[in-house]
Amino acid sequence: MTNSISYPQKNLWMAAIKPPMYSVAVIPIWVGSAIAFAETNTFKGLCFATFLMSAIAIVAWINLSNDVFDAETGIDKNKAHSLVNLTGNKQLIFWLGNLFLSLGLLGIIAIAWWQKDLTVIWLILLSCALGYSYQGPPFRLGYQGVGEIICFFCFGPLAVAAAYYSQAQSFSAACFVASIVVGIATSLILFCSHFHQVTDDLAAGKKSPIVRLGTLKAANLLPWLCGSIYLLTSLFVVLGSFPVWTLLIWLSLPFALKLSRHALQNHDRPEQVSNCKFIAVALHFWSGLFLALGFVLAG
Ligand SMILES: C/C(=C\COP(=O)(O)OP(=O)(O)O)CCC[C@H](C)CCC[C@H](C)CCCC(C)C
Ligand SMILES: O=C(O)C1=CC(=O)c2ccccc2C1=O
Repeated sequence: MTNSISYPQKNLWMAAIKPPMYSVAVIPIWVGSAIAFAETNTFKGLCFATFLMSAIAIVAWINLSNDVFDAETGIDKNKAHSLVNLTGNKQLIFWLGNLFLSLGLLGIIAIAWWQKDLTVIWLILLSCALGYSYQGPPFRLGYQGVGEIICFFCFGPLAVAAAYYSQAQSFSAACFVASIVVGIATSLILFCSHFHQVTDDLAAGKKSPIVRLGTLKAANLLPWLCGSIYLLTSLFVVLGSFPVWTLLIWLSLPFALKLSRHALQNHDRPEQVSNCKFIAVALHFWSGLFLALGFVLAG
């Protein structure tokens, strides 16, 4: 079965569900838990598995509700792979999203219950509230171009600290620095996801960073943003805050180079540049995986 512009229906559903994007839920939990393991020599498997499932459910909520709120502003009217456009049922997607949010929060409540401590709940509630403010009425802060900053705090310092806390029931300076690296890598995905949407975003009044900067300046900024991941990690190795093994993060450099080149060559060609968000997902995944592995190997 195909839609009117002949994309197979199965491909549209996969693009709407976007399985690779769920690595944004996995990496902060993996990094926070790995640093806790390295620093405390303990690993709580049940907390880790519960947090992982909860994070995936919360990211499902943010994506389902994004399609609902974007349907309300009309910004997704040309987006065949919006779940609202695919199902034609906004209410269904809204309530399905709320179901995922409830399941996600239930897992977080269970962790707080086992710890007899509400800290993890507050951190994740703050993350969810900021996530809502990115896209939901009356805030819709993403339309003002501050989505990448919100994304940085939610998936970086807040999520990584919460994951660390769920294991160690304390905070850590090294974990805070690592969360900055994770936050930058996650915001890069959001930044890249806006390259091909300039026309629709402009029409709907959404001033994404790419709309504000223009595609060329934005593409020129990418190597610096990617480079900051490696420079920060190397700097903290030199300062002695990170173990030497975290230099493994350099193994993800080919994805940073591919991303920077691809965006520079195609920044003003929406069809070609649209996949740069998935190169950014690969960069985020491999950089986060190797960063955390560095802590585990040194632990
Ligand atoms: C849905 C998101 C981006 C889509 O943006 P946009 O509308 O521009 O694009 P499309 O409609 O074309 O797809 C992601 C937004 C992320 C948000 C800024 C922050 C969310 C925070 C999470 C709720 C926190 C999760 C924490 C978890 C890992 C423990
Ligand atoms: O659909 C998207 O473009 C994104 C979905 C998503 O969950 C996410 C999370 C964190 C950073 C970026 C993104 C997206 O770009």
